[in-house]
Amino acid sequence: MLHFHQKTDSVCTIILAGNPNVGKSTVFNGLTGMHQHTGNWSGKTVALATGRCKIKNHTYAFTDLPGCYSLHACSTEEKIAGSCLMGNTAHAVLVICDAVCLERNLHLVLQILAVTDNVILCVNLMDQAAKKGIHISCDILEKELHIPVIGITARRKREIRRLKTFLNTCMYEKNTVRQSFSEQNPDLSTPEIQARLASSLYQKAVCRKKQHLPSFDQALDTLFTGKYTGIFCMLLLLLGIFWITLLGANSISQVLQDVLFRLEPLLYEKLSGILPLKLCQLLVFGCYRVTAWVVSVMLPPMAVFFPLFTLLEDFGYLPRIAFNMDCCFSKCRACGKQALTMLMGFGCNAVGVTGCRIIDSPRERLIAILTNSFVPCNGRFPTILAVLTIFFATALPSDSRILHALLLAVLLTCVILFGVAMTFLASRLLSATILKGVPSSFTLELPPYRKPQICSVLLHSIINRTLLVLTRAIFAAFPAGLLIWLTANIRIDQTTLLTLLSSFLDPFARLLGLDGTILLAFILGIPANEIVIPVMIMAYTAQSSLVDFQSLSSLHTLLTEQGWTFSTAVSMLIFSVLHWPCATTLLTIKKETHSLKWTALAFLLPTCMGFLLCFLVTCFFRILSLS
Ligand SMILES: Nc1nc2c(ncn2[C@@H]2O[C@H](COP(=O)(O)OP(=O)(O)OP(=O)(O)O)[C@@H](O)[C@H]2O)c(=O)[nH]1
Ligand SMILES: [Mg+2]
Repeated sequence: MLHFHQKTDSVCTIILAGNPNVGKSTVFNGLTGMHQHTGNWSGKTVALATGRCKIKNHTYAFTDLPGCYSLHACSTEEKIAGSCLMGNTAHAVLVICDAVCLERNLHLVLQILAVTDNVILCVNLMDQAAKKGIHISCDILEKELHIPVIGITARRKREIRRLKTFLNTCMYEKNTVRQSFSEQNPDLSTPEIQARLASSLYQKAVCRKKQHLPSFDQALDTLFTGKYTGIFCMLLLLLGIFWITLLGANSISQVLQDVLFRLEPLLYEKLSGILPLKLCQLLVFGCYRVTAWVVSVMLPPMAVFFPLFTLLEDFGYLPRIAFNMDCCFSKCRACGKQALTMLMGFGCNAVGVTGCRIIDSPRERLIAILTNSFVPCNGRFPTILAVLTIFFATALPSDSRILHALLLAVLLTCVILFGVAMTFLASRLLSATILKGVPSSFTLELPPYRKPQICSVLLHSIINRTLLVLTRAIFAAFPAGLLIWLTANIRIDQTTLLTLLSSFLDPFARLLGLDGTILLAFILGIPANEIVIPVMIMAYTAQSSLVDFQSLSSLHTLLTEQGWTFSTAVSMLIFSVLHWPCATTLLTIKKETHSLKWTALAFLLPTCMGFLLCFLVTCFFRILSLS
């Protein structure tokens, strides 16, 4: 016999467990107000996350676990979940189930019941079940399992409030003394018994009103995962996203530039009255100008791109990309799930590296970790976008804004595809040399398509992704701006430190088609890739006479004034994709691999490939200009 009324501690601890992609993190975010990554594919949560909330004067601490199918599974993130549940010291385990495929989810519920009785069952996605004509009786489940059961739709705020009240009732108010289900079923830990019980429970508690007919989902899957149509749709979607991003970003960028750069002279006028001239110049022409640039040029593309990408993620499209690319990865002797880690890398390479835990084979996981930075992350993405926009925008006729944006989108898609091609090449190289082996088999669940939550996606991507990256960029730009300003003003033998440093790097950089300042900006960008362009601007403006730098076109003037040519822009793009990962990513690689050797390789691999390719491209352009 047991009941939930056993706590003496001041904080009530509850673990959230369940199969992958059943809405655990959505429930966790709803309960705690946190922003754990959610999206429609399995394996997003790879580490434990904790958060607190108060319900009627009681403090609760919730732990969000990675999804797992079984307590004895072998993948890294499932092991984390399994060991947390087996050595469970929490007051209760809230098991989240998917109402659409309850029978499969019940296996895990029964396994958890075999190790602990303090279980609360939350049947989520009731809205999806209702749409499919599935009715679930929580009363029958409660009666049969001897545990509290609630059915919810976690996306709705009022349902989360209902869950909170329900939890509080279970934990503090309802002093129900229950019979233990595991005592009644002593053989509960045997898989056969679990399967039998799950099936009989399902028969009793679930009623399917209508037969599931071949649906719109299947039609979409034929299109999105078809042999030829799959790749075509993938490219079209990528192109479409970039096109909308560029079109949308242009207008927002223009407005922001107008406002922010109009403020610059006003700010200078105000500050010059109170501050020494040099300090005033540092703050206005250094820090403010870079910040204004970061905000007006970097913010708009991110603010459009991330919501679009998140909409696709919420819709359930990402695992279909992994499915389509599986064949290419297996040809490179890598794992198809690497495509998902690359997509995570689009957001942040450090997240992508941690996400590699979804790959079971250690060899393939290492390949995915070492090549993750070949996909441009949040931080590098705007730099590439800026170089393309600045450089190619003036090179291309711009009569029609729509056509112009489309051309840029094609170019951007090519840059991303170049990163993907380099990933294949590096994966193949690694698996033919130091990481030899055959590709392992794996199962990847293709989730049902779900209608994305447009408002919450917009809010989530703007607050969590865009503003986070922007804040990081501004915070990194400020000390870098300071450093650059100092190096531009400290003189050794009449030459500024900046000129000395960039001229030291210059001969080598020229071999790569770059210049000393660009290479210096990339080196200073190790803490955060976002600051490469701002640092470069600061370094150039410190050397240049151009004072009224305001917009992308004046940046284009600045760059050409500094000797940039088409070849420089191409080398810059290659080097933006292929260079050392940022400090955060390197630290994460060290944490994940526990090895300095692999971390060093993760640094050297893209860098050497970048050097080599830039050198080859520069040679090509030089030969072309000679002939
Ligand atoms: N329609 C609907 N969608 C939901 C509901 N709950 C969650 N979702 C969606 O289901 C998807 C998966 O949710 P997550 O919270 O990321 O699932 P998870 O269990 O944490 O997934 P993993 O961490 O990968 O195991 C997301 O796209 C959610 O928006 C719901 O009640 N109704
Ligand atoms: Mg999760």
